[in-house]
Amino acid sequence: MKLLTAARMRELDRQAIEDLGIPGVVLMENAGRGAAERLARCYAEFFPGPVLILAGKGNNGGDGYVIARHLLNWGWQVQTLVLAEPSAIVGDASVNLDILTRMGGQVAFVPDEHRLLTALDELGATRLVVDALFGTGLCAPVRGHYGRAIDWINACGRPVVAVDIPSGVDATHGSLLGKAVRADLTLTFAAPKLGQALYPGWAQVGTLEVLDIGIPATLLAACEEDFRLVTAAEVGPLLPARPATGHKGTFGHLLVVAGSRGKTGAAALAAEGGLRMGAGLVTLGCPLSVQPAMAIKLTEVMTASLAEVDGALALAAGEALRDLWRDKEALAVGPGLGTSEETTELVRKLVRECPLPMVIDADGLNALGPYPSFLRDIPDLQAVLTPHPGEMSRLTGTSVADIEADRVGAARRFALDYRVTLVLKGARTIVALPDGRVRITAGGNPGMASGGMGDALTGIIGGLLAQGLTVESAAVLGVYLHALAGDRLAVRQGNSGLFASDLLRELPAARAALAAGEIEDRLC
Ligand SMILES: NC(=O)C1=CN([C@@H]2O[C@H](COP(=O)(O)OP(=O)(O)OC[C@H]3O[C@@H](n4cnc5c(N)ncnc54)[C@H](O)[C@@H]3O)[C@@H](O)[C@H]2O)[C@H](O)CC1
Ligand SMILES: [K+]
Repeated sequence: MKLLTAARMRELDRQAIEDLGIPGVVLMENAGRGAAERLARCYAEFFPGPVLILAGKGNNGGDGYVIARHLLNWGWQVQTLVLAEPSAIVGDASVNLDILTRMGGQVAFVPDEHRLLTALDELGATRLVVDALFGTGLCAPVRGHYGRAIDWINACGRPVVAVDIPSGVDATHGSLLGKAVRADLTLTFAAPKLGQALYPGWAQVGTLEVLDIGIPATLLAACEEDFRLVTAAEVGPLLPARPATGHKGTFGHLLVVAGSRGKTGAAALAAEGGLRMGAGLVTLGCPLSVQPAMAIKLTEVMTASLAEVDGALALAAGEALRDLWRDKEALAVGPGLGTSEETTELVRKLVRECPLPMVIDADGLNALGPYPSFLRDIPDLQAVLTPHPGEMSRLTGTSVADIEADRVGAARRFALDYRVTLVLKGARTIVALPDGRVRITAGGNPGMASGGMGDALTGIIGGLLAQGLTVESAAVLGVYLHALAGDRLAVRQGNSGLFASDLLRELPAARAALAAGEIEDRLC
């Protein structure tokens, strides 16, 4: 599902109005009428209200006046508070404010804190609150009486419906500008906004519904699909086929290079993740001294012992790795490898020379070092990098705080710069593609913020690569299934104390549910 930035939404509005000649006031009428109909249906049990509409001075407020008019016309009791001077209301918003006033709508202007609080104190019982303060035009942290209005909305104890976007949420970055409304229902126009799919914005949205306001589908289809929310309908078809005649060889052989003394669990999870994701075979290449333990721990996974120095892979393991990758379809490298000098050099050599599609994670990423410009010089490199914010910070020399402040931007810049697919793990996981496109998965839960979950994801992506998926499909589908399995687990066990091995046990059922078309997407 396409996600629009504020700028992209404004451009769409402009094209509809200026290029196609659809008057802005018609778009506003469609928006307000659609929102009023949806709201009246969702909250029918509150009829006839009263409903309180808080309107800002822009076109988001304009939608609020249209909503008020239609509710009034259907017999609802509506009170509208305008948080600006009458003279500040212009354009399409002014047209609709004027109609509402002429219709006898109850409108009060509360352009400062005193008049706002007085009006709120004098309110009778309100059944439902509509937030029409700010939409995509919010451009600075909310302060003053607007901030007080948001405090009141969040404390009123009544259902809150946000028009287009909860006021205070940045429509593009999902950041909270000062204060932000926590909505029960957000009625957004034309398409979901990028900021509604990103944390913390998505936590303010409540249930998200998209309303058609008459912007031609051709315009929407033509606008760059830089950002998309991954849906079951989109990733289901990416699942690799499971022909009845299939045999182990049909489903690919994944080579996992992982583990070191004291760090065997990560290697085991990555290796098992490949098999749980449906790879036909998985071989784990690990240091000589940990291979016996891994062989005992792992039943279905084959193990190969490699040269080591002090319990971590040595440069001398390079030759054996060359032999190992010959009859494999994909490589997963990094979990639990350690960061010794020889291991680091070996990983860089492996990434340069191995022709297989690969997923690089954990210490494999640390081995690439900051600003891994050598990646650009590797012909036909097909690589997925899966850093968490700390590893991303080491790769880019950017602080974790700066990365977290603009996760999409950080991931997208890296993918474009180094021409790789980048999976920036966290809430929410961002998949950035080498051409700048971004895919966001709505799933996942705090129970997945635990040791081993990242190693499992590495195995899942590696398992999909081994089954012949492209790097882009393996990353997008792998992240989606990883989150889906984690969410299914959390439904049964709560979102704390979940084990990565439990998530892997849930994976085949999650995959089967996706394949059977049983997954309902949540937008936020
Ligand atoms: N044709 C259209 O554009 C349609 C728009 N729709 C609705 O309109 C809003 C976008 O409207 P816009 O006037 O651009 O901005 P907002 O109403 O979101 O409000 C911003 C308003 O307030 C000022 N402002 C910005 N930040 C602050 C701040 N921190 N404190 C105080 N004031 C601030 C800014 O100058 C603007 O004047 C869109 O979301 C839709 O809801 C229609 O729905 C469809 C047609
Ligand atoms: K709003």
